[in-house]
Amino acid sequence: MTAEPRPSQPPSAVPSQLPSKLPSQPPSQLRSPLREAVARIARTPRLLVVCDYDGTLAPIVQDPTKAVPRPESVEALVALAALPATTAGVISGRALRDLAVLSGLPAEVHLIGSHGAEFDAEFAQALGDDAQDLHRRLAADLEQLVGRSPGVFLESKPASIAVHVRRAEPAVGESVLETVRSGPARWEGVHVTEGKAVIELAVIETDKGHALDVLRRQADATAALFVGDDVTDEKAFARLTDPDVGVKVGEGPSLAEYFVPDTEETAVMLADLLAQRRAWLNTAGS
Ligand SMILES: O=P(O)(O)OC[C@H]1O[C@H](O[C@H]2O[C@H](CO)[C@@H](O)[C@H](O)[C@H]2O)[C@H](O)[C@@H](O)[C@@H]1O
Repeated sequence: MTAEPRPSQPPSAVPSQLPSKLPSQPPSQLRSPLREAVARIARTPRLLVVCDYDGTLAPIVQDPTKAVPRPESVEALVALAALPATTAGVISGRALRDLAVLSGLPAEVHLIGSHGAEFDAEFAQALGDDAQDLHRRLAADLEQLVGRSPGVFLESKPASIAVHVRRAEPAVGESVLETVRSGPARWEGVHVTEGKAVIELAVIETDKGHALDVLRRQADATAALFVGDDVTDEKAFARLTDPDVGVKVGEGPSLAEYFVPDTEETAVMLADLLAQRRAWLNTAGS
């Protein structure tokens, strides 16, 4: 189901003279050992940097349509994408169009929506009749089931429908989640993802790890840094191997080796990576 897009900006060749040491840097605000991991990956010949959106670039908020990214993170990602031998991307659970509008990120940063399945605008049409029919039935059933529960709302995406309960009373939210789990979540062909105050029913299987691998191949990356906060990000963390770096935002069990507490610290880490990468490339080119 996943299309393999053409890279909008193939990484340039890395300078042949690689410096063995970084030039002097402004003191990093990051804590060790993440600081060392960032310093190490900044010196990989062809770097891939990929972030999740909600909870990673944008703080979690009550209204999904108001989730805007931290400007410092946007600035760092855009600047990283402009460096030679460096590719940047965002892999999100959101519909690709929403991700593009909300993030405001330029085309130099690769955007992939629908939990790693949606690479381009043709995605919805390519789903096939059965999947589109299932999507319509899910939409109708979920509207009936939860449409009138106070504080509960649906978010329709090309291949799925998310049932949000963040704005509902806890008892109402839990009852709605249970109704969905024991109802349409069990239909044949339906793939279920539970996230932060949300349950999502999809008509295809999605995998952020697959999307990460596509980007990795396109960039011919020698190392990837992936940052994410939620359960679907674990599929991307699962694909990382040495010398990659996985960073989980927030607490909770994770396959990621490193942790940052929140989106603020994510921005600090991206800025740090940018500074180190820039300095290393400058030295390598001089
Ligand atoms: O993969 P992500 O980029 O992290 O997207 C995951 C889901 O994020 C959004 O929902 C979550 O964030 C909302 C805004 O902060 C919050 O109100 C909601 O409770 C969270 O579940 C988005 O609406 C979903 O479509 C994404 O799948």
